[in-house]
Amino acid sequence: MTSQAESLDPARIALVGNPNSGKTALFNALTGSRQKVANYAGVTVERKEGVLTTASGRTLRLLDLPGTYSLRARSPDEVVTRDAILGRLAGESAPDVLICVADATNLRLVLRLALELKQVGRPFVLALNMFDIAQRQGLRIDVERLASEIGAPIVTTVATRKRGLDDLIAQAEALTVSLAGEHASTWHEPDAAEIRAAHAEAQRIFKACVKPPERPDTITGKIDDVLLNPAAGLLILGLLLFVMFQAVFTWATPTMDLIDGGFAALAGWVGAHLPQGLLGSLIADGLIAGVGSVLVFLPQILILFFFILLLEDSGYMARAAFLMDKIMGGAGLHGRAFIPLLSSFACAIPGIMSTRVIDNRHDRLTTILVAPLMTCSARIPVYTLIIGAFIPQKTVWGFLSLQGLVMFGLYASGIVSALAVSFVIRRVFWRGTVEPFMMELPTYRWPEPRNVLLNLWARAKIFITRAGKIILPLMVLIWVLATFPYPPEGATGPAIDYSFAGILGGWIEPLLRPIGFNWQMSIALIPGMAAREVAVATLGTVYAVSDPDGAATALSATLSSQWSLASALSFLAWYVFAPQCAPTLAVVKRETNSWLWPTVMFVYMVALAYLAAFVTYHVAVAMGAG
Ligand SMILES: Nc1nc2c(ncn2[C@@H]2O[C@H](COP(=O)(O)OP(=O)(O)OP(=O)(O)O)[C@@H](O)[C@H]2O)c(=O)[nH]1
Ligand SMILES: [Mg+2]
Repeated sequence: MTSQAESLDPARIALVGNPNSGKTALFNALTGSRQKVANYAGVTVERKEGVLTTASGRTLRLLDLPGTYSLRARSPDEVVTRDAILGRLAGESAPDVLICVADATNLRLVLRLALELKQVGRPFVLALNMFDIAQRQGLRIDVERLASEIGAPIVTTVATRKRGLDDLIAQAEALTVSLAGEHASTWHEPDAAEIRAAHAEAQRIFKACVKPPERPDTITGKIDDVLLNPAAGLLILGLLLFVMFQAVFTWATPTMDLIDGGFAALAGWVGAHLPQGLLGSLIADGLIAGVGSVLVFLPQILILFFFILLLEDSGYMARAAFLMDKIMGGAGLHGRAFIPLLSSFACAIPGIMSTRVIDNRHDRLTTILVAPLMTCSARIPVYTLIIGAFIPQKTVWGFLSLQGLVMFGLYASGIVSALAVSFVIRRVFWRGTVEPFMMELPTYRWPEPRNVLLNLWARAKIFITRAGKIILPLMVLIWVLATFPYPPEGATGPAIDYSFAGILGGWIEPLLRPIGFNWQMSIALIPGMAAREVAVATLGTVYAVSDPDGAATALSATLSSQWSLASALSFLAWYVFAPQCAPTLAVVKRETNSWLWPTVMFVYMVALAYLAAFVTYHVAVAMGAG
């Protein structure tokens, strides 16, 4: 093969293996990518491609796939893997070589997969990953015998320490050269007898090649005796979540004050050094007041993710899913829905995508429909702004921050309503029992500091890029709408009332007056459809433009003087339920392949939001908060 032909069409290698065996960790180590790695099954739900250069200078394309136990795919993520391996994906041929990734400490199930891979007609190499743990446990594997039994070369690897990678790639590269001997796939859906036979064969090989560990992992069992205890376990889970939300509120305050001060100083500097006029107003009111009011929330978002990453990387997340199974099952949610719902605390979009691990279509749809009720991180700016402006900074019972408590309450309302809605969906759309939940519980591991830091960095980048790409241009637009046209000669009211924003807000406001929204709140909802936190930025800009003396007051101070407590609470209630995010609706359309479900989602969420805000507003007014 000439090097030119090769560069046009480099060989393709796919990583296949059981869930949580370290495929993505290998993929990242080999290609320098930063795909998500975590200690539970079902992290990867899409195919991802990367490029690597071998020691001999060849370019290879590497494919990371969702984990699976068999090519008899059940759930949508497993279908992706099966189709990629068999070359059934549109516009894509089967990979040239497979790397079967095995968790060396858990070989029983992967041997069945390896036997299936033999029928695919592509050469493969078996990577015995997590070999560090296998060695620590004193696990004895007869590697030579195993290689001859499965008819494939074996390489031991430690993906997280980049050990054995050169050897692995050298073996895989060698196999690409022998492609002349490639033959067609003989794989077919096995019948029951074939499945039993394969199972027995895998069992035989396992017994022949693997001796039980000398120092088996007993720690995981001991920890689980406590953490999986139905009473103590749930209590600890509740406590963990509670500490998490308290921390989000209290730890973040100093850093947030710092950032807030920074933006105020910047606005002051701009005010002093730029000539009063359009440009100064655009920069101070549009960019700094708008974008700055959102960027302030970065510390809170990072603290939340820090906790989630620790829970994910240690292996606790799968336990939490297990603990919640009973409660979720009572509400008609599948146990596997837990991790997608938990990911939705970051953002409903990855959460909805990770529902691909749920094989039953109805279970999956139920999860998708309630995922946006989980409080995504884009709601943090909205919640914090309003809470900061209206809820006093008090401690209750001596140690709990009242603001943190309200925040916890908002998160809890999201969770409780998700359970309630799923309960209703189960009765309205599809009855029937929820299938039993099975998920392998990973062994506990110390979180990998590098992994946690890289993930935090990735989160920070997403947040800041959103501020730059979505919020910034929108704020320029909002500033234009809030500034033009100028009020007519002899106008008496504030200038902004005559602007496009004021006129538009005036049109929408009657619709939202029953729930206590003023026109500024109403208008903030529209750009807030692009991303929820934009609503905060919009309020920042609209109030900065209408501020007559141009003094840089903190947005929260402005709000507490302009809104009644009842309106503020109503705004919070609205944001617990409102489908304030067009990208989420688009993903639901893509994942369900129909307009029906995004429509159902939009309608039920608007109805819930309006109802919740209406009740909140009127109850608050009745209690004297109007
Ligand atoms: N000690 C040790 N840990 C590893 C090794 N390889 C991966 N891990 C850890 O194992 C866990 C699972 O790794 P992933 O790369 O997400 O596994 P995956 O096979 O891609 O999982 P799915 O995408 O869910 O199928 C993570 O916590 C990794 O940090 C290894 O060689 N040694
Ligand atoms: Mg993965």
